[in-house]
Amino acid sequence: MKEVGIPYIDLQDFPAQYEKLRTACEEWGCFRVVNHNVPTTLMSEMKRVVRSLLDLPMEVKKRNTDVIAGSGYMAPSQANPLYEALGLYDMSNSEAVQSFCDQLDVSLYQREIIQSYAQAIHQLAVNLAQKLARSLGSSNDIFSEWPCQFRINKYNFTPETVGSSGVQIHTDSGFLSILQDDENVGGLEVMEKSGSFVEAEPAPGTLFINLGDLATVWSNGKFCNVKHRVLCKEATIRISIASFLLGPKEAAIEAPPEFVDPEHPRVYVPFTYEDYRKLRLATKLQAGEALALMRVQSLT
Ligand SMILES: O=C(O)CCC(=O)C(=O)O
Ligand SMILES: [Fe+2]
Repeated sequence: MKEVGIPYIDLQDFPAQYEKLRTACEEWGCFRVVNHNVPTTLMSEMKRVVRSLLDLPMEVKKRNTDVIAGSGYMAPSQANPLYEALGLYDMSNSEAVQSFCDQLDVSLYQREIIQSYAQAIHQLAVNLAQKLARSLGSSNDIFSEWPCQFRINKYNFTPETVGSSGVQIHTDSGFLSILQDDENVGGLEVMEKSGSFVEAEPAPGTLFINLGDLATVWSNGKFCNVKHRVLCKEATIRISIASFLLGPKEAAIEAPPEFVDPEHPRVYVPFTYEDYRKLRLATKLQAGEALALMRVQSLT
């Protein structure tokens, strides 16, 4: 029977699922993973920790300052009045995780949970990136040094806000994102190839994976950088935990040679993630449109 809706990938079922993984990345740009090795208890404890961090007094949350633009505390704003976030760049670096914990005066127990979660999720991100490469027949193994941004999101949904936007339509700018979405409160929607939105319904115990703009560049245009948004569906607080494997720290991102041949000429010019992030900010093109400016022919 053909599966309908967002695909599920069983991480214990490889190499059998490589083809399903590749199709999910090409057709959807997102999927849910099961058997991902992040313990359910760690996920639920992390959720509790995150909720309490987001409940800290404003003056404490403000100590969580930016390392790169937008990586630290984001207070509710006129543009996004329902949305608030804390974050850190980069969760693959244990000192950066420690300094995030110091900023927010977390307890010893909370620190342990955050550290374990950061390690488990970063490992999963690298494992997933390697599987994406294998699914395209590449043994590319460049992902473990890539920085991984971490962000915890709180949506203050109320009866008055039902039907309004929590986060506007966007693509993620990096390579791949791992989202522990709220296991009870829905609202995340992804755009299908047809252009219509499909709800990514909560599925407790799973993690939601979506590909960003850099996955499209690296795969030479094969993988879909899925557009998504969050809508307020219910009058209750929604919490999500997002981890973004961004891209090479200093080197340019480009499709490896095995993806480029006369039938598949290079689609994008090589560029650094930092330059691309700045371009997205400067142009306010948040839904992947900035990639069009990086196409090979747009420069010739
Ligand atoms: O909160 C969510 O479910 C999605 C958040 C998101 O898309 C993001 O942080 O980039
Ligand atoms: Fe996103």
